[in-house]
Amino acid sequence: MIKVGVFGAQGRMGSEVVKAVEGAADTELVAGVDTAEEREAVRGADVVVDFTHPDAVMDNLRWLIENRVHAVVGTTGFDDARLARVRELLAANPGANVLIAPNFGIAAVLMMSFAAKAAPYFESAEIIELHHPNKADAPSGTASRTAELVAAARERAGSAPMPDATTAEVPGARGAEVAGVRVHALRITGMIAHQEVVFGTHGETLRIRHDSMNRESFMPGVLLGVRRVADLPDRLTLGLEPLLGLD
Ligand SMILES: NC(=O)C1=CN([C@@H]2O[C@H](COP(=O)(O)OP(=O)(O)OC[C@H]3O[C@@H](n4cnc5c(N)ncnc54)[C@H](O)[C@@H]3O)[C@@H](O)[C@H]2O)C=CC1
Ligand SMILES: O=C(O)C1=N[C@H](C(=O)O)C[C@H](O)C1
Repeated sequence: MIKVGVFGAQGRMGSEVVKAVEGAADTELVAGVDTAEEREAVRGADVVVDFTHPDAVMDNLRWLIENRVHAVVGTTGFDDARLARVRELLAANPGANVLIAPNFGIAAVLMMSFAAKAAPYFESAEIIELHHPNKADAPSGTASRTAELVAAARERAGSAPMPDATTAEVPGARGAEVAGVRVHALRITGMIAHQEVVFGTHGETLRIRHDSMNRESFMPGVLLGVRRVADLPDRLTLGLEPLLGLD
């Protein structure tokens, strides 16, 4: 049995993780912790899953690493500076591995992988992400990661800069730029998590779209992370790709 704790247990994702952990044959819930509850409640857990808030996750991670508890992190908001800090904490404290994935949906991971594969073949690439209006961060972690993957694939291929004649712009009309790729964030009641990567070249376009229809859709990926995190070859693993044989 893998003993699992959940940070953010009352939230949209955390409550789903609690159900998934309780429902799986090889995992056992030690405790679910939300704000104002003591992290100590998860002591004894082999792995803690964190779906909290970008403002809370770094402190949670520090606690987990210092207490040698493996961490599976879905919370977004990781930039280079935060990742460097996680590496520093890992170097100073033996014992725990960390898996951080901006998206635990298997189809979402495939969508990012297909987008990276397509990127060198098109002049233009932009990303539209659509989420529920309660989301705290924009653009989404998934969109940022997709932009980075697309940019890296274009750079490896020696792609020319994307054509764009815009000289007059209402601020924001062309979206945000992440690693040189335009990202447009929509917040729409009734939606969960969706993304379209739009590619174009002369006379042809390609749109790669992913839709999460509910939060249960993330659970196979989360459980895969819970089962594998202790044995991953690197102390810090970014994205679910290596666990799916995709990198
Ligand atoms: N990687 C992935 O596949 C996915 C990632 N996410 C990300 O997960 C995060 C949470 O999303 P939701 O569940 O929709 O948010 P939510 O707001 O529904 O849930 C967050 C929960 O964390 C709690 N919380 C905040 N600080 C805490 C702390 N220090 N300790 C314990 N609990 C704390 C809140 O009270 C709340 O109950 C966001 O960053 C979101 O982008 C969401 C869906 C999928
Ligand atoms: O907040 C959400 O809901 C989601 N967050 C993650 C992100 O920012 O990419 C994953 C998914 O898009 C749902």
